[in-house]
Amino acid sequence: MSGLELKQFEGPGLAPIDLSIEPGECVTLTGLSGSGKTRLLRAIADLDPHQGDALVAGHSMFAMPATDWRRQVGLLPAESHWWRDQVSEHFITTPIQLLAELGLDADCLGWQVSRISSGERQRLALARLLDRKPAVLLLDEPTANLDPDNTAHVEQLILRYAKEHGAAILWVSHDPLQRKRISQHRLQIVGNRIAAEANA
Ligand SMILES: Nc1ncnc2c1ncn2[C@@H]1O[C@H](COP(=O)(O)OP(=O)(O)OP(=O)(O)O)[C@@H](O)[C@H]1O
Repeated sequence: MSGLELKQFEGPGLAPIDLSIEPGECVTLTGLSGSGKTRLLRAIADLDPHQGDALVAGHSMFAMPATDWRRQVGLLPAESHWWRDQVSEHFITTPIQLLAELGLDADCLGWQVSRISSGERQRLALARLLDRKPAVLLLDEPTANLDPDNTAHVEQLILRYAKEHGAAILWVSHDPLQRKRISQHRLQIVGNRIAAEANA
């Protein structure tokens, strides 16, 4: 079991925050376009500048090599990057069950990356991330390109993963109904501050 803690953590252009996300817990984050949500996720993943401390399972990011931190802290960007030609080349295992739960046939592992649709790409990027079993999920609008059925599948899969693996989730979503469905603990960026979401 892990959990994510931020201690006086500052993403680019944002005031410092203290935040604790328990193992298995999902916290949502919203805010106007350009308010700094993506950059905060990238800062926690150690990909953008930051100050203050972040800890997984009580271990500070400063006490481990950056590669170990990035292995434990899984970032799902809004637009995924694919660096090889074939889908299967991006997976460690052959995640048939995971793909089925995302409504994807195992055949898709043999597809060329260049042919996958934006919704397939989004689900495959999630499968690729979960395949690596991160202890923390930083999710940047993971259902933005999906229809309602696939959105429901993805929400259930992510929340079940969090429960089964004790993973902590920070989930960026612009959809107020989704935020209420998936989390009791909702945050928003207002100006440069992160606070409890109004009317949450
Ligand atoms: N590498 C960078 N250097 C400087 N500024 C940047 C950089 N990347 C993004 N920005 C700016 O930082 C601000 C926050 O960007 P960010 O992508 O975090 O917004 P966001 O809240 O995720 O927006 P959206 O909801 O539109 O995805 C924006 O004004 C953006 O132009």
